[in-house]
Amino acid sequence: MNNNPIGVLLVNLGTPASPTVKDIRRYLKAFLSDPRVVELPKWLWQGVLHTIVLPFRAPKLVEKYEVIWLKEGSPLLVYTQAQSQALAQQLASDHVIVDFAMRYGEPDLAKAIQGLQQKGCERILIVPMYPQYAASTTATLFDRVAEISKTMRNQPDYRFIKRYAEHPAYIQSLHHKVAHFWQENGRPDQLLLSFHGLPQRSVDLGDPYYDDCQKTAEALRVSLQAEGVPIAVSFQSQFGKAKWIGPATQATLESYPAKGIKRVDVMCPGFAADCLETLEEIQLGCAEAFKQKGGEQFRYIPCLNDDPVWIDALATIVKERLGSWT
Ligand SMILES: C=CC1=C(C)c2cc3[nH]c(cc4nc(cc5[nH]c(cc1n2)c(C)c5CCC(=O)O)C(CCC(=O)O)=C4C)c(C)c3C=C
Ligand SMILES: [Fe+2]
Ligand SMILES: [Fe+2]
Repeated sequence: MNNNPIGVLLVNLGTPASPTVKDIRRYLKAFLSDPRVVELPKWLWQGVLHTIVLPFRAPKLVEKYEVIWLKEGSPLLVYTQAQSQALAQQLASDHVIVDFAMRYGEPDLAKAIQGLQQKGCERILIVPMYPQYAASTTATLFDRVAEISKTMRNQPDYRFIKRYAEHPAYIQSLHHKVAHFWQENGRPDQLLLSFHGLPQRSVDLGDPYYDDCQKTAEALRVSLQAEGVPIAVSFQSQFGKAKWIGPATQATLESYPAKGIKRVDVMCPGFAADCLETLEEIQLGCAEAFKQKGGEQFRYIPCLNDDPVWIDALATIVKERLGSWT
C-alpha cells in the first residue's frame, strides 16, 4: 500500500503575464510555435510568425486584454487558480494534493510536477481543463508531460484524463448553469453554444474535436429538453486564412435577427474558465455584431469557472480516474 499523497494537476492553456506587448508577444510566441497548434512546416511558419503575426497581433491584443483584465490578473489564470483551490478543499480528505499549471508560460508545468514530487507524490493525475479532446490542446499537453519526464531518473506514475465531453457530471454542471440563469432571468428565443474553432484540416486528418463538441451539445439538448429552448452549435476564434470548422459564431449570430431570433443566450462550454476568447470576443464583440443586425437581447452565460456545482463534478471526474490509487 502506497501511503504517499497523490498529485492532481489541473492544466489550462496559458495567458500573458500582463496586458503588455512584451508579455503578449512572449505568450503568443510560445503558443504559436507549437507544431501541434500550427501544423505548417517550421521553415515556412517561423518566418510568418516572426515577421507578421507577432509584430502585428501582439499590439492589437493589448487593448483587448486590458478590457478583461481583473485586479488579480488575467481571468484565465484567476479562475484556474480558484478552481484548483476549491478542488483541493473538496478532495482534502482523500490524501490528494491539488495544484495547477499552464501548458505555455506561468505557472510552469515542469515546476508544478517537480513541486508535487517534492511533496512526496509518486503518482500524478494530469487533468486538462478542456472537456473536448483536440490534438492542439490535449495531445500537446500529454506530449509536454512526456518531454518534461525525459530527463528524470525517477519518473512519477502518471494518469491522464483524455476527455469528458459527455460525462454526466460535466453535462449536469452545464445544465445547472443554464437552467439557473433562465430561472432568474427568463428564457431566450435561442441558446447558442460557441466552441473554440479548429482548422478543418485537423478534423479531416482524424481529430475527434468536432465530434466531441457535437456530443456535448447533444447531451445538453437532451438534458434541457423540458425548457423548450432550441440549442445550436457554432465555432469561434478563427485564426489565419485556412478553412476552419463552422458555422462561425459571429456569422451565425448576425443571421439570427432576420430569422426572427431577436433574443439570444450564448454559452462557451469548451472553455472551463472565462478568458479573452469568451469575455472579449463573445461578450463584447459578438454582442455588438448581433445588435447591429437588429438583435434585441444578447446575454452571455459565463463559463463554469469555480461554480460549486462544477467543482463537485470535477471532483467526481477526478475520483473516477484516480480509481485504484485511492
Ligand atoms: C492555430 C491556432 C489556434 C488553434 C488551433 C487553437 C485551438 C484552441 N485554443 C483553445 C483555447 C484558447 N485559445 C486562446 C487564445 C488563442 N488561441 C489562438 C490560436 C489557436 N487556438 C490564439 C492566437 C490565441 C490568442 C488570442 C488571439 O490572438 O485571439 C485562449 C485564451 C487565452 C487567454 O489569455 O485568455 C484559450 C482558452 C482551444 C480549446 C483550442 C482547441 C480546441
Ligand atoms: Fe444553484
Ligand atoms: Fe485558441
